[in-house]
Amino acid sequence: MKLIRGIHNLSQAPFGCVLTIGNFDGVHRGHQALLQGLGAEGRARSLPVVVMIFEPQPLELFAGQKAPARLTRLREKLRWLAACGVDYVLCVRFDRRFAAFTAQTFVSELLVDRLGVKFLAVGDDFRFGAGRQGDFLLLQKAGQKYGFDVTSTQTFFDGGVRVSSTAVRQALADDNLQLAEQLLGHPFSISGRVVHGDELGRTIGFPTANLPLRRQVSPVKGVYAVEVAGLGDTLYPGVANIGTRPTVAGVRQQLEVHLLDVVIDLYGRHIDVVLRKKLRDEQRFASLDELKAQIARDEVAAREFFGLSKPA
Ligand SMILES: Cc1cc2nc3c(=O)[nH]c(=O)nc-3n(C[C@H](O)[C@H](O)[C@H](O)COP(=O)(O)O)c2cc1C
Ligand SMILES: Nc1ncnc2c1ncn2[C@@H]1O[C@H](COP(=O)(O)OP(=O)(O)OP(=O)(O)O)[C@@H](O)[C@H]1O
Repeated sequence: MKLIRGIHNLSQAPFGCVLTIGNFDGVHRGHQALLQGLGAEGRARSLPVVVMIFEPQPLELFAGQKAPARLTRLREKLRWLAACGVDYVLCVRFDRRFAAFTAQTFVSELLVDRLGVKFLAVGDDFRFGAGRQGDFLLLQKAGQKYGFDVTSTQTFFDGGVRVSSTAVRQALADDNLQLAEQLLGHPFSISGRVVHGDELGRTIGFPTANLPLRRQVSPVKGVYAVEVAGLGDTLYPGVANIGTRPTVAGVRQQLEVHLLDVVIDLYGRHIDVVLRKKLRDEQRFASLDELKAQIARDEVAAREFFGLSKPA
């Protein structure tokens, strides 16, 4: 899969494609079903499959801090899109200038003149262009005018509910990891590069690897039994806290993971922390000793969950 960053790099894109457009946050089963159909269409037409995504996601520009929490960062989104057989991702920088494109300009200049779109699949609720003026009907009319086909994707349901990024966020907010995984079609994980922490963890006997969540608002909070992937073929069980660490007067949200039984220097490594079970909410403890005692109990709970006994 090839990534094209920004419309100024569109000369690297193929001319003539089957296309879809959206946020694809989480790359859930609805997205996967849509991409499967698009892949079949691409093969039938001998055309590459192109997905147009936006960075930041439009609501992150318009709503700022109030935007919904991200399920996947760009890096993970790209990994899942590649796994769905996408040939090219066009990642458009979503700024005020781009947002001001009228629906007509978006279609004629970008989709037709630059991408040579032959087939476009979008949901029937898809809106685009300045003031969200563009809709499915406008696309159909443009298709007739410029000679491309437009199709409304069949909605993918799970248990009578439309699978959506919003539904996954809700499942996570309800601590229903099982439902989130079912909607996503893969377990929910948080990824990032391990940075240096305050190194207080070692002094309390639980060394932790820290993943800053930066501007990202996490869709989950609390203490979890986790598995760490991205370190070769092995999954390492651990216990993690996602929060602000009120006991040590932390401010910024971060993920901290303590691996069970192994000591590996993770600084600088890119890891995926797969959330397996919520153990409790984050708390403010009166002392570090109390925090330490609680983390020891969290470790016991995680061991029980993974069926691991404490090594001698
Ligand atoms: C399993 C686990 C649970 C934790 N729970 C809490 C908590 O409930 N409240 C809190 O303030 N900090 C919690 N922490 C964070 C600790 O405060 C943190 O690990 C410690 O301050 C070390 O930070 P450092 O790695 O930046 O040095 C938890 C950490 C782990 C690994
Ligand atoms: N369950 C689904 N079935 C079929 N197509 C879907 C489904 N969910 C999303 N799509 C389509 O995938 C494309 C990208 O969707 P997008 O990520 O923007 O929205 P979403 O998953 O519905 O998220 P949100 O909850 O934020 O609305 C759109 O064309 C959308 O219509």
